[in-house]
Amino acid sequence: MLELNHLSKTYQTGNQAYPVLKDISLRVEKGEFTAVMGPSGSGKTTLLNCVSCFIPFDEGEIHLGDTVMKNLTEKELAFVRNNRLGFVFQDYMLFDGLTVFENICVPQIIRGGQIPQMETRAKELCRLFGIHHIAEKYPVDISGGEKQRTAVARALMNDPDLILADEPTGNLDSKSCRTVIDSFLKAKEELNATILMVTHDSFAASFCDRVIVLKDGRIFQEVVKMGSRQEFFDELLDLLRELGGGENDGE
Ligand SMILES: Nc1ncnc2c1ncn2[C@@H]1O[C@H](COP(=O)(O)OP(=O)(O)OP(=O)(O)O)[C@@H](O)[C@H]1O
Repeated sequence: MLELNHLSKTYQTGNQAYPVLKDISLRVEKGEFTAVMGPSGSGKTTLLNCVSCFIPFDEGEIHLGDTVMKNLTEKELAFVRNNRLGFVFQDYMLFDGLTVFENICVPQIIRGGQIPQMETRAKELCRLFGIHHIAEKYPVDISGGEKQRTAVARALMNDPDLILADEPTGNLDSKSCRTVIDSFLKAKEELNATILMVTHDSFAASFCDRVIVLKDGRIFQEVVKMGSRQEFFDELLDLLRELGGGENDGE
């Protein structure tokens, strides 16, 4: 589904070069829920931004299915971003002037979808994520967890190949965090969604199938969930303490 081969990225500030991603190779399979963790500044967001082509990378290759994510025209890139990728951000990025239902429809409106099919899909997603009762509300009138579940529904509207989530639980309390993680799990289980999530939150990451830990721009370790969620959580906490990144170790 997603394959990165020897990806490198260096930021240039004046005469200074800051290598941020160094020879990153990884695969994410269809239907996998994968987290990227690591200390602040280890390159997590840069990695996500390279995958979505929000920023250029210097060396290596990114494949999304059979599409090589380099040298795409603006039109091709816009198509990939709206139809083959779904985005979930820490600060939701909902349109304040649109209702929950209308926000969810936006990707299909951009795509030029048929209204009846659009409404059917949006209603299904509202039901799946338990937000049907707030469908006519505006973002200002709903909670953070509800906003983020709306964002997850919107990200799935065009049935993308991959969802990229950057700190999706970063602004949420533990109860709302759990409802958002449950939404990702439902997306995976019921829609076979593939999710790549950057997070500082070991609790959120412990629901994933696999965690890729970055350190100083390199893959430090990949941890696959083998036992229970609690065991995986403990394993992640130990690993992140060893790394020393001030990670969230509260449940
Ligand atoms: N546009 C930029 N120009 C120069 N340096 C940058 C730029 N964007 C990020 N950096 C630097 O690159 C490094 C990696 O940043 P990035 O945001 O990818 O890390 P991160 O692991 O997501 O961090 P955090 O957990 O704090 O969000 C940091 O040292 C950051 O200061």
